[in-house]
Amino acid sequence: MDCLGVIGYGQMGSMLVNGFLTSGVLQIDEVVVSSKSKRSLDACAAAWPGIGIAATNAELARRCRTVIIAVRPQEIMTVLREIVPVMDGDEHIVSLAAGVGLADLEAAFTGSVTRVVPTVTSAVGQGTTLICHGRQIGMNDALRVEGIFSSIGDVVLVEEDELPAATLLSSCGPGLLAAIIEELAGATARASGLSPDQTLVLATGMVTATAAYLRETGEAPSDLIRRVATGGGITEVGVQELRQRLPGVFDEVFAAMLERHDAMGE
Ligand SMILES: NC(=O)c1ccc[n+]([C@@H]2O[C@H](COP(=O)([O-])OP(=O)(O)OC[C@H]3O[C@@H](n4cnc5c(N)ncnc54)[C@H](O)[C@@H]3O)[C@@H](O)[C@H]2O)c1
Ligand code: PRO
Repeated sequence: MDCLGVIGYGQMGSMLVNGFLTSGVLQIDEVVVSSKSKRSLDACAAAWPGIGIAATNAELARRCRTVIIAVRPQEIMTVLREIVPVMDGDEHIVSLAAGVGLADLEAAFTGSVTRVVPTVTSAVGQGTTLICHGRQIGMNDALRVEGIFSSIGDVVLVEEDELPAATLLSSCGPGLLAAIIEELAGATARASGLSPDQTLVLATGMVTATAAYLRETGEAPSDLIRRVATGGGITEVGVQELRQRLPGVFDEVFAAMLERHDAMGE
């Protein structure tokens, strides 16, 4: 059987296993997991009775044709040194490691390699997984991985030089937006008698509704702003302030994050 292995059962590894099995794109006997953390493996076995648990990464690599490596970027070369010697070379390695380039992955494994950048929001079937295939990829491997990730959200194929900034938006973005939601909720609580819990509900509902509105109507953000900001009214004051300050803030935020992104692969 063409099993799929997941090495590392942290935030991403567990989210992917849950998503693939819940969506039904993979059956329980098609998935094998290994992890350094015994506690997370026990949690996996308890959550998914019948799932394959490998005692070592090398054992997982022997059992699987598609291997997703979901460890931190600093750990991926160690994992590759463990698994590549036991592989035939016709397997497909899928790396989640942000900032670790195809050149380094293909230097370690000469077969099919793909970089995939998932997003935590796929836990609720929303958001975009970015996919960038390596030079040796065959059509079947490419389609299989794209199909598997399509089961947990949207998939967009990107070139490797597009990956860093696209990662910041689609994969780091939920963290950035959550920080903005916290600030909106906090400012509302400070300016009103509402509790932080109440304002968080209001802020989250407003952000969800705004994203749904833009998606469903196809309007540009500037069109929506025109609808909300009644001439001489309240919104235009806030939008003006934000338009003055935010471009600089976001350019600085992106510059700092891109610097860290590029350093991850070193
Ligand atoms: N968290 C995200 O939103 C996100 C999004 C896109 C990509 N990624 C990438 O996914 C990868 C995993 O991120 P995460 O947030 O799940 O990290 P995490 O720390 O939550 O999980 C890492 C897991 O790897 C295990 N591990 C560590 N060394 C190992 C080894 N040698 N062999 C087997 N297992 C080992 C750990 O025990 C842990 O379970 C990273 O490379 C990250 O860049 C994360
Ligand atoms: N989460 C990972 C990080 O913050 C990679 C993209 C999103 O490093």
